[in-house]
Amino acid sequence: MNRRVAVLGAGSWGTALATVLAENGCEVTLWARRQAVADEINRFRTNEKYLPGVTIPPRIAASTSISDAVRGKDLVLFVVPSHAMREIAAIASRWIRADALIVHATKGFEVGTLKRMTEVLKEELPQELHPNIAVLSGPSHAEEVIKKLPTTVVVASERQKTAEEVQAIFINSYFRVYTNPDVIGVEVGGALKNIIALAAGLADGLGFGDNSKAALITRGLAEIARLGLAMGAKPITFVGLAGVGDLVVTCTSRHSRNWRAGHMLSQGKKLEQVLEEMGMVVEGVKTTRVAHALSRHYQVEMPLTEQLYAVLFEGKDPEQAVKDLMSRGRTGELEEIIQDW
Ligand SMILES: NC(=O)C1=CN([C@@H]2O[C@H](COP(=O)(O)OP(=O)(O)OC[C@H]3O[C@@H](n4cnc5c(N)ncnc54)[C@H](OP(=O)(O)O)[C@@H]3O)[C@@H](O)[C@H]2O)C=CC1
Ligand SMILES: O=C(CO)COP(=O)(O)O
Repeated sequence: MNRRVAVLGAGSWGTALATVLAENGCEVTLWARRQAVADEINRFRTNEKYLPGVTIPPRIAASTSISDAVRGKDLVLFVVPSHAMREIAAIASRWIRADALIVHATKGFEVGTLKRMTEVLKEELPQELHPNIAVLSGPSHAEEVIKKLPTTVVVASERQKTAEEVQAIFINSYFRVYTNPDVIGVEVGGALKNIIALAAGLADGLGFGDNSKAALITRGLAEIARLGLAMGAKPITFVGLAGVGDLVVTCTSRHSRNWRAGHMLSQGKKLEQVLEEMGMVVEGVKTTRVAHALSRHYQVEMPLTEQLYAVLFEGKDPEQAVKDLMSRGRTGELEEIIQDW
């Protein structure tokens, strides 16, 4: 399949997805913000900061020019951090072909507006491109995809044809892509699991056990679904790849930057120091702020998010946060669904 593709964002996920596309026969232009990263990819076929030890295929050419990257391409994939999405989409929008497929693989919301990434894309891209917009999400650490370890992801779009075209371009023997019509659910699941992964890293670092981890994952899913439903998601999406799938992998994998950041916090490090030492995107920090605001906006209870917010931004002791969670008023497990017995 000789498609021409632009990948905007040469971090770990952008580089891994560019590699999947190149191996599927696409000609890929990978946009990097810094010249040094583009030069390293073009000259040495490596991206040591973000994917150490990996050889980047020859079908990928790196560029620092967004216009060169996107002009005339069949598909434009946005893999920049959530805080950069609006700016990069606004620039790219001037050169994107009117019939191009638009995909994003970013897991976060916009701070301030509280918008999902497809909402941001719709605001920055011309109307005729809106039916072509899709989101790719699911349990998929770049470090494993690049090793061709079997991975499953989901593509959601408001238009079935868009989701199926994107599926056909990305799918291969180790990267299995499912489609889903629920854009809101897929974006909410992908973004909010990072909050729970941060909490899981903290809990593991503080020596809480496997029961606690299971509690975090399960009750985390309950509050993700609760907010998702209030925002218009379909409940079934949260038992899928972008819901429980991504939640499990991010809360249990040492590859997760969100889990690692939580673990570093448990060792007494300050948030600023943790983010500096990570040197990579930790979306869960900003997402905790956004989810905290969304829970108030939609009047949805999110106890784990509430406690993590207090730990991250108000200096609350994590041990006290756990005590407060465990001594909350009694409630039913499925309180929104089962009202009368
Ligand atoms: N890594 C993974 O396994 C997965 C990541 N994701 C999601 O993909 C998105 C990107 O993450 P990932 O690739 O992992 O991040 P990394 O930390 O690996 O890389 C970040 C990339 O974003 C660039 N960047 C940082 N700030 C800006 C900015 N203001 N404008 C433009 N570019 C910027 C960095 O450029 P520079 O080097 O110049 O700083 C770098 O290329 C996130 O939303 C993440 O949640 C989703 C699934 C899997
Ligand atoms: O989303 C991911 C895996 O599906 C990556 O998670 P981290 O950003 O925590 O590394």
